Amino acid sequence: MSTAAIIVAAGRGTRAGGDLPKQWQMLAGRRVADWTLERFSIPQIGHVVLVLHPEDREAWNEFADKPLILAPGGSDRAASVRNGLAALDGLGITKVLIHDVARPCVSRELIMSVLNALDTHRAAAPGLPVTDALWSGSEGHVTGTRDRAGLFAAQTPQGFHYDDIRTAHAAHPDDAADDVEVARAAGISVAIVPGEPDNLKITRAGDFARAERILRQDMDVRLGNGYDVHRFGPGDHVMLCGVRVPHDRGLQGHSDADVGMHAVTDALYGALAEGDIGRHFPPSDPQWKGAASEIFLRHAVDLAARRGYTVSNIDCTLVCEYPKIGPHALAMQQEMARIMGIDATRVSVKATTSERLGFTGRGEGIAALATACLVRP
Ligand SMILES: Nc1ccn([C@@H]2O[C@H](COP(=O)(O)OP(=O)(O)OP(=O)(O)O)[C@@H](O)[C@H]2O)c(=O)n1
Ligand SMILES: C[C@](O)(CO)[C@H](O)COP(=O)(O)O
Repeated sequence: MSTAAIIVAAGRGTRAGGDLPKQWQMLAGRRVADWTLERFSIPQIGHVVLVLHPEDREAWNEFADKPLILAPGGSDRAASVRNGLAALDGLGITKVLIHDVARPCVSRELIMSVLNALDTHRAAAPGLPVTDALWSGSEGHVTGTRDRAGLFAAQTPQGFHYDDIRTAHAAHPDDAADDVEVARAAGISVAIVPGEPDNLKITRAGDFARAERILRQDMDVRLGNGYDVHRFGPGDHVMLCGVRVPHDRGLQGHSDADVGMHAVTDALYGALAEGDIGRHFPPSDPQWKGAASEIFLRHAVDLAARRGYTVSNIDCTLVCEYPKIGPHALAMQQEMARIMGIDATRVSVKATTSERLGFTGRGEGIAALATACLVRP
């Protein structure tokens, strides 16, 4: 993928105050930087460069094993951008978006609008027309009024063709208000796309409360359900919710036939509107023959995490006459909680018989139903 984003996060946030630079402070349950990075986690962007201050050692360690390119910050914003651009050399990047980590409320729509504008323009950036009257002032008094016609408040992400902005920054060693200034100094015309009032830059302490309000409006809760059936065949145990349960028959299936874990996994995919296990792990693919169902469950949880969702809770019901589930239910809850990386109190496993009715009542197989709740804070 030849499109990249550079998130500049090497500032010290002196105007915002606090014990940590603003990008590492909490905002609506996560750090500012986590929100910003999540916004750029979209299939249209193949590489994300995170520019970090050399002294932010914890961040360097934390992000080292994430799918990010890390680059060291410079003494001013422009120097940090130059280092971010250099980190993309040789990767065949054609388009690049440059964004302040301090703008965590940027919408995916705005990101796409800047990106799409690059199909027809050499450069594009969001701007908000100035609506307030503009004064000049001195010593606490208004000294004049300025014409606001044709003035815009500049936002990020600012988008460029990679070679253009790499060359422009190389020729502009000084600091700049933004990358648009650098591009224009190199003779590149920059199209204005409509900015968003909510895309504020956290600059002073009071900005956190406004950003928090915006992000909380964006909170999302999703439910999904899953249902699965496997038939009995020869064997001496069944795998249920990750636990090996001794039984005089086994369950048949392409993978380990863990009917409970399959229902839970499908409930997670359902909450994400991402189809079912068969879409992600086709039964026609021999590599999944006999596979441990843990692989499927972990994939669904990772997919949710990439979209900013965490698993709030899971409820799974197994339907069978035998084996008896009660003695194993706690182990099943604990095992699925381990795989999903959540507390066991958020996982429920229970069972019912079907009063000897139907295929489960006749002992021909086991059915499982599950509900999953995902939350994006
Ligand atoms: N040497 C620098 C300076 C700034 N930035 C980044 O540029 C963006 C916009 O800068 P600003 O809001 O001014 O952030 P800070 O420099 O951190 O704030 P302050 O000026 O209050 O210290 C921020 O995402 C900031 O992390 C950077 O990567 N490297
Ligand atoms: C690039 C920018 O976000 C455009 O509004 C802004 O100029 C960077 O922040 P700073 O406060 O001017 O350093």
